[in-house]
Order: sequence, then C-alpha cells, then structure tokens
Amino acid sequence: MDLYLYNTLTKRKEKFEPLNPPYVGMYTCGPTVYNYAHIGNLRTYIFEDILKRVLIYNGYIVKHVMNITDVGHLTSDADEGEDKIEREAKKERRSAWEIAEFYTEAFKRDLKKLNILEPDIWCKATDHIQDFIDLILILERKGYTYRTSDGIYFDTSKVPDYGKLAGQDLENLLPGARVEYNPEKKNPTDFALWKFSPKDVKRQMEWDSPWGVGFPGWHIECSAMSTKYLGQPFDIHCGGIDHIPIHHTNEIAQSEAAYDKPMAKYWLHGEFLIMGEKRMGKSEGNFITLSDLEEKGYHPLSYRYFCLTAHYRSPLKFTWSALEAAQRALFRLYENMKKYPKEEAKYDEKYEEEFHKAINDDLDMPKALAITWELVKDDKLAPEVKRATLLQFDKVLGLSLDNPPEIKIEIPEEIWKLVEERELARKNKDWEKADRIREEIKNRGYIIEDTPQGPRIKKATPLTK
Ligand SMILES: Nc1ncnc2c1ncn2[C@@H]1O[C@H](COP(=O)(O)OP(=O)(O)OP(=O)(O)O)[C@@H](O)[C@H]1O
Ligand SMILES: [Zn+2]
Repeated sequence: MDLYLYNTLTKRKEKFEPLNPPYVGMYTCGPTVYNYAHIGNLRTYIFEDILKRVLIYNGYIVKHVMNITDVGHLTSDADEGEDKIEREAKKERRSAWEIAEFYTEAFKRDLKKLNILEPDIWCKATDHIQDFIDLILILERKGYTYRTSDGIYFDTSKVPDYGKLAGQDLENLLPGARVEYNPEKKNPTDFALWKFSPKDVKRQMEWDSPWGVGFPGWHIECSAMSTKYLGQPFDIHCGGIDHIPIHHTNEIAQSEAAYDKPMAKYWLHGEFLIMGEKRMGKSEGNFITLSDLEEKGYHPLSYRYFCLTAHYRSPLKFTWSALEAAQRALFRLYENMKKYPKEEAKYDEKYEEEFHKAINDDLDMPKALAITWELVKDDKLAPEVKRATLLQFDKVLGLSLDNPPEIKIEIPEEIWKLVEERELARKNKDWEKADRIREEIKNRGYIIEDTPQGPRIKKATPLTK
C-alpha cells in the first residue's frame, strides 16, 4: 500500500519513495540537554516515533539517528546569548558535562516510559567536534564563510535558494534575528558556524580549532552528524515546526553548499502542544514534565494516547480534562483487552486494511484510533480476532496492549486503614460513616472506586479532587 507524507519542502502530501528501498535513513533533531524535556517536546518525539513505526509497518528497514545537543545551543536561536548548558551549569553549580549527562539520562527515561523506540544511533555533539571543524573547512574552502570578532559565520547571500524550506521571502524570515541583529554580520540571516570563547568568561566546554578556541554552532552539529551516519542525501529529516525557519533552514544551507546535493528528500514537522494561548516551552515558562503528570496520577501512556487524538500537523491544546479523558479511554481499552482470550488468531483483514489506509495517509492517527474503537465495539468479531487485530494495530500505536500496565501508586498505610474501616462500615450498613470516610480519603488525595472485586484506590487527579 502506498504511503503518503506531507513534505514541508514541497508543501504537498507526497508518495513516499525512499532513495534506497527497503532502507530508510531518518534523522530527528534531539534535545538540548539543559533541563528536563517538557511534554511539548515529547509530543514531537511521539510524532516521530509514530512515523518510524509506520515506516516499519510498511516493511521498511529504518536507520534512525538522533543527536544530543550538549553544546552550542544559545539562549537565542539567532546565535546570541549564553550557551544553554553552561548557563544551567552555573545555576545548578554543577559542571556543564554533568548537566548534559544528567538530563540526557532523564530524557532517555522519558522516551522509554512513552514506548518510544530507541534510535539506532545516538550521537552527542561533544563527541563530534572534529566532524564539525571538517565541514566548516569545506565551507571555508568554497567561499561561504567570513570572520567577525566573535566567530566564523555562514554567508547566506551566497545561497540563491536560502529559505526555501520556510517558503517565505527573506524579508519575512527570522524576525527574532533581525531584532538582535549583530552589526558585524553581513546579512541578518547569517549564522555562526564556530564561535570564539568570550575573553572575559571562562567556558567549561571549548576546543581548539583552525580559527581559534571556541565551540560549534548548533546548526552545524546536525548537518555534520546526519551526513556522517546517513550519507547525503538521506530520506527523512524531522523536528518541531519551530525548527523550520532557522535551524533546518540553516542546516539545508550549509549541507547543500558543502556537498552540492540535496540534504534530505522529505522534511516532516510536528505542530506545537499549546498551553493556554501559547506553545508550551521552557523559554515560555509554562511547561509540564512527564514526572509532573505521573505525580498527579497519570500514566505516561495516557499522554501518548492523548497525543494520538490529534493529527501531528494540528496544534494540540493541553488541558487536564482532555488528559483525564485520554486516560479513561486508554484504560477502557486495556479492560477490553484483558477480557479477550489469549488464543492464537489471525487479525481481521478488513479492519487491518482500514487502519493501514489511515496511517498511510500522512499518519492519520485520530482516524486510526476511531477504527480501533469501531473494532472494539463490533459484536460480530470473535474476541480472539479482536485481540489479534488490536495487537497488530499496537505495532504502530505503541500503547502496550499486549501487556496493559497498571498505574502503580504507593498507597500510604493510613489510607489503607481508612479503606478497611470504610469496608467495615459498609458491611454494617452504616452508610453515613462509609461516606464520611470516603470524603476523608478524598481530602487526603485518593479516590475510592467500588467495583464487584472490591474497592479500588486511585490517586486523585486535579479533576477528581
Ligand atoms: N510546545 C511544543 N510542542 C511540540 N514540540 C515542541 C514544543 N516546543 C519545542 N518542541 C520541539 O521539541 C524538540 C526539542 O527541542 P529542544 O530540546 O531544542 O527544546 P527547547 O527549544 O530548548 O525548548 P524550549 O524552546 O521549550 O525552551 C524540538 O523538535 C522542538 O521543535
Ligand atoms: Zn537539528
């Protein structure tokens, strides 16, 4: 079945035709590891995971590379301000290396909790300094670079189709860059390939280079590492939509200038998770982490399910009530799954075809979920066939349907005591007392649900409180 994907480069949904089938090279811009990922960042990694699973579902052999930016990402994407890692190191009074290591591990744990398949190659910027220098040397030799007092810059006016990814004329590009326009730059859109260490502050991360001691620009990192591991051109490059006008535009400019061939064939971008009226962002100061959700009684996979309810190219507004609804739906799916007998069966071909069509239509996950529920509600299908079909879908959904998780929460001893007291009151038909205890338990942050198997205790979420 043909697979269609929306390509930011051509602004069209295109039939996916890899350069070297059945192999697919895929590069996803990884995190800048100066803090925990927020659930907005994680929405992008969930979208990329769905993309990768859909490719695998279609029989492709995917080589997935993800970088870790542990140096060079400045507080402004326009090459101004402090290095995010060094700034955090100062704040936390730890070394920049420790900060990077700590948040890299935290990031990997988040991915695991969300059932995100691990990349085949993780590449860390600080392990590839020589690769960056080599690429800058090629650009220098070809006349694309110039020197200012604070670094080596790329001259974007030398690239006739600069900005083609964003599809705007240069006047409209990079409003941020123009505001903070460094007067030594020849063009507002020019960007740093190598920055010199400042004279007044000692940096923790810095390296010698043919131009002076300093550190790489953020964009050169992804250009050099993607080409090193996937060649050029490679098939798919992705990230969040904020990467279109600056980061990916600059990656394309450097890589194509260096090698005179396209960088990647397909460019896919995930829309934002919105919090209130703005995108969720560390720099926006309105962010929530996966641990915040867990502390409030939500399972990470409920967040994954929540993300699947929207198309990756639509903004998604985060609300607690929507997350609550997603958790309920997911756990209803688990309840159904547990009821089906674990017998060998083949999946239902009609449903599988519909599901496959939906995912191959530019990853239409809301439709794929609707088909999933249609299947669950279909009385004509044998339960073991339902199970087999759901397991087939789960190769893409990634919701652990074969092994539904429980929400593991620590229930304090005192709450158990109250639960037992309430059970006793109920046995004695003292309903008033039982209700009083239920209220008491609720005030302490837990919810009792009476089920035929006895009481079940859950941590109260902001909505059930
Ligand atoms: N609100 C959001 N919704 C979805 N994806 C997002 C959001 N904010 C950032 N992203 C994406 O998350 C990924 C990781 O970004 P990165 O680690 O560079 O975060 P960041 O830019 O430092 O975060 P922030 O801008 O929030 O401080 C990128 O692909 C980026 O496009
Ligand atoms: Zn990148």
